[in-house]
Amino acid sequence: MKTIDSLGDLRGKRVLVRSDFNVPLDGTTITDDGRIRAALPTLKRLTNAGARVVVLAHLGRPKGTPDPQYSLAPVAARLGELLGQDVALAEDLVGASAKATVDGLADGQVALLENVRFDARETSKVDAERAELAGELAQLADAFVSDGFGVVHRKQASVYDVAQVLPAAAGDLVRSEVESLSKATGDPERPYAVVLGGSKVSDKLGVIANLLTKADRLLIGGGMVFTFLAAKGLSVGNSLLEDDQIDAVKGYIETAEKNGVEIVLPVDIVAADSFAADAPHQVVSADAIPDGTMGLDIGPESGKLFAAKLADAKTIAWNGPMGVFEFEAFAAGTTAVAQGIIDATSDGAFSIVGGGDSAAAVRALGFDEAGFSHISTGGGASLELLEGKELPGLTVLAD
Ligand SMILES: Nc1ncnc2c1ncn2[C@@H]1O[C@H](COP(=O)(O)OP(=O)(O)O)[C@@H](O)[C@H]1O
Ligand SMILES: O=C(OP(=O)(O)O)[C@H](O)COP(=O)(O)O
Repeated sequence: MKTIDSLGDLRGKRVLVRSDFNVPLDGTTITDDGRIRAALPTLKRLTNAGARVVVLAHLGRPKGTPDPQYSLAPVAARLGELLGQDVALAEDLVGASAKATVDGLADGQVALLENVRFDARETSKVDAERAELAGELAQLADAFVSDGFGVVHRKQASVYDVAQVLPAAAGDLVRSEVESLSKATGDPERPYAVVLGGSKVSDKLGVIANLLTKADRLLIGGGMVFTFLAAKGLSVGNSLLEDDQIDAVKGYIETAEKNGVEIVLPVDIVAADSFAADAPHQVVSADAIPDGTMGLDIGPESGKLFAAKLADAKTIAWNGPMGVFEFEAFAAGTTAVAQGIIDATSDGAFSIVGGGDSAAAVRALGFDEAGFSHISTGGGASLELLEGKELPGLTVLAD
């Protein structure tokens, strides 16, 4: 991959940096700033080199139009604190405010443009629309640094297209993530266990097909579970369910049997009356989720089962919390899996935790990050890399 050094002397140059600042928020309070901290080495390196740094980022999944609840204002404030300098936030992405903000930068200063996903062209499937936005972004800068590892699996204007119209390079975070994850991409030591959970179900079900040719065990938790249970003909109440993926999941279950890959599903579920921290809840058998309830965590027997299935693993990849860990009542499954992975790691396994929320969960639940071999800032991105896919945001940076 092209390096920042290849961009030459950056003093006085405007450098556009794509970061992943998709941090968890409670209202406007950032509950975990890990992704902002992870961006600092590249940003400091650029400011120390005298560049005028213009940062691009997304927050959440707004619908291609400005939406105040997804404003990057809290991120600009936190980034400013961490960098020890004010970070101006432009009110738009490529409009008058963005231009004025960039023009106002002195050497070594940093500004942030408003959420890239407020512009529908960012995530457009039409190449020409993304290219048009990339062209407008390119007018704001002299060079581009891709450092949002969590989005390198996205073929989006600020990740992929802009790298084709400006001199481009990989930032330090992207380089170090790729290096750390490469230890599990080639020939992982076996048994190789992959734990999948979280709520981006349709996104992440897609990786399973390839993992069925690589992993020995797939442990399924979080919001993923219910599409598997439904594929087995069980009822899941009001739990998160991707109806249109049920047939695909039936196919995965068949392929797993053929390939000798063990799919481990929870045997019990914490079923709640509603999605709330104080919702009444009960532990039920996974085949008896009552109508009108929703599964918000794997149950205690499942936590023990998952830990046992991790105990002898030599390579472990985990993405996606086992339950709604943000609510104390539904955090036990995630705690059990995190502890299981830490124990396996201390017995010699190589372990990777990936994803904004999974990494946040590890910290929020009080685990020592040093207990894992690598904590990645990217969930979907790390899974797709481990799956062996070519990621558009990386291929476009090829030397
Ligand atoms: N059973 C469930 N039902 C609904 N949401 C869930 C469930 N289990 C986990 N989640 C949610 O999944 C979210 C994280 O999912 P995801 O974005 O896929 O993970 P990551 O950011 O680590 O890649 C968390 O906010 C968590 O509350
Ligand atoms: O949070 C992210 O990914 P992750 O949940 O897979 O870790 C990234 O910011 C990518 O966001 P996206 O999945 O909305 O493209």
